[in-house]
Amino acid sequence: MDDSVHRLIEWLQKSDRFVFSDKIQVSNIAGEGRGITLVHGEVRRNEIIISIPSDYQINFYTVLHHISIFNKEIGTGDDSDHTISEHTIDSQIDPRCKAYSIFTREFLVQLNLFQLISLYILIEWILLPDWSNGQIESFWKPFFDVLPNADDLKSIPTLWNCSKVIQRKNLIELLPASSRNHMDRISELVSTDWHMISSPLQELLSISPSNGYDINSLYEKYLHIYFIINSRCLHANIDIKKEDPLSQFTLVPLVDFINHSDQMDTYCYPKINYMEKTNCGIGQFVIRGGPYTFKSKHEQILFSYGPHSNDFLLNEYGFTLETNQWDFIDISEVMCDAIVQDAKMVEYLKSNDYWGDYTINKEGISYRAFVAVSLYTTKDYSRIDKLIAGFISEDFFVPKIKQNVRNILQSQLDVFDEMMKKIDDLEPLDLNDFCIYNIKNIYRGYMNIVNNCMNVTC
Ligand SMILES: C[S@@+](CC[C@H](N)C(=O)[O-])C[C@H]1O[C@@H](n2cnc3c(N)ncnc32)[C@H](O)[C@@H]1O
Repeated sequence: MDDSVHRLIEWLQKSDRFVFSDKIQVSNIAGEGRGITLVHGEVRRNEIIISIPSDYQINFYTVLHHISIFNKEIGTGDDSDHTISEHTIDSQIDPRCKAYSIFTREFLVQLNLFQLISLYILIEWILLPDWSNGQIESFWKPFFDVLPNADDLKSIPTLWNCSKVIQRKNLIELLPASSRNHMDRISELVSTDWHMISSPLQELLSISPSNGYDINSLYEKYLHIYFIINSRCLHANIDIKKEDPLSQFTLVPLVDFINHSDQMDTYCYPKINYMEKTNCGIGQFVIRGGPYTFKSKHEQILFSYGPHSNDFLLNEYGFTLETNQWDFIDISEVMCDAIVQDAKMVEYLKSNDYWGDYTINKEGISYRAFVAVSLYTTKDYSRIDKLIAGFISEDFFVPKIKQNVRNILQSQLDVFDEMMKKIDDLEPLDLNDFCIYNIKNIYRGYMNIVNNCMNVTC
């Protein structure tokens, strides 16, 4: 384990509630960054391997708590009477006294988690060392020191899209439509969140000028921090923001070194002991072994980030898997384009809630797509009524729609072939480039699905 990881563990060890099993360690994993591996023994079901106290997680409560140390008006995230005596602040020299005084509780509480945390991390990680000439360290420095650098996040399409310095916009047109749509959705969130925090940041820069940063360079740091949060946050109930699904997360040091597997309910699992709060926060964050027993030395300790396709993983986390059981192809556009000529059919599908969201995965075409292709092929509205109502089975339609399904599959295959050729023809792209590898991986996954379905429908 490198020095920064040792410092992180020493920092966490200041709490007697911190647990890091001696059976595991943080290791470098080729192509995956850092990960957790088994050193000796076995990790069995329900065994606790990591447990991180409330106060060492970054979330709505801990951020409000830490800001309230410098600005008493803010108060903490909940009603409990938190002590802040563990911190001694010299208001004469700590630039955060001035910086945090510009915030009101009302302003901070109406931010979502991404806005609040990215603003807070920008101040604590980026501006504080600059303002104080490296003399004052954030409580979170050991955590900041192990966060990914720009190179670790280079394969995230929204960064290609939103950054003014990353020169990879040419890759966007190589992305499949689903990935591009996903990228557009995140880009929108990134821009809304920046809009919310850029004015206070500008105000901060005007009252406490920075030697190293202006608003444009802070924007690039913000993008970096946004995707650190996005790729490392873990689900948690944040009651103070319970109306806001985008705020139900916590950042948890060490746990965020665990890499992803597409196997669900197999490896480790997280659980928050909401009753075990310490000074502030949501409760102890615990990782336990799942049904699978880890027993091979150097074996990687994994868990599942969720049933995510490669399109999703690329956009949210900046990586893809060689094979991913959750991959699917969105064929909505090609199908809707074909059906849209027939107004009666569109109306029928819309009124029955079967318009759009048509997909294919390794099992074949989705039920929604099956209904739409069956109607498109047979125009037999009364039988489709019965199919939707569950009065007849799919068997009647299967032989009838076979050719149309094959046509859709073939047209998709042609598109993917063409995109793969386009990628290979693009010069001077380095074809070993991690971003290119990931994009090709998505198309490879798509092609496997199509070929699989072709065999099934033959
Ligand atoms: C929660 S962090 C896990 C720790 C991370 N590897 C690190 O070095 O800090 C999530 C990031 O790890 C990487 N990652 C996780 N699972 C992976 C996998 N199965 N293959 C490749 N990269 C993976 C991706 O870069 C992702 O954004």
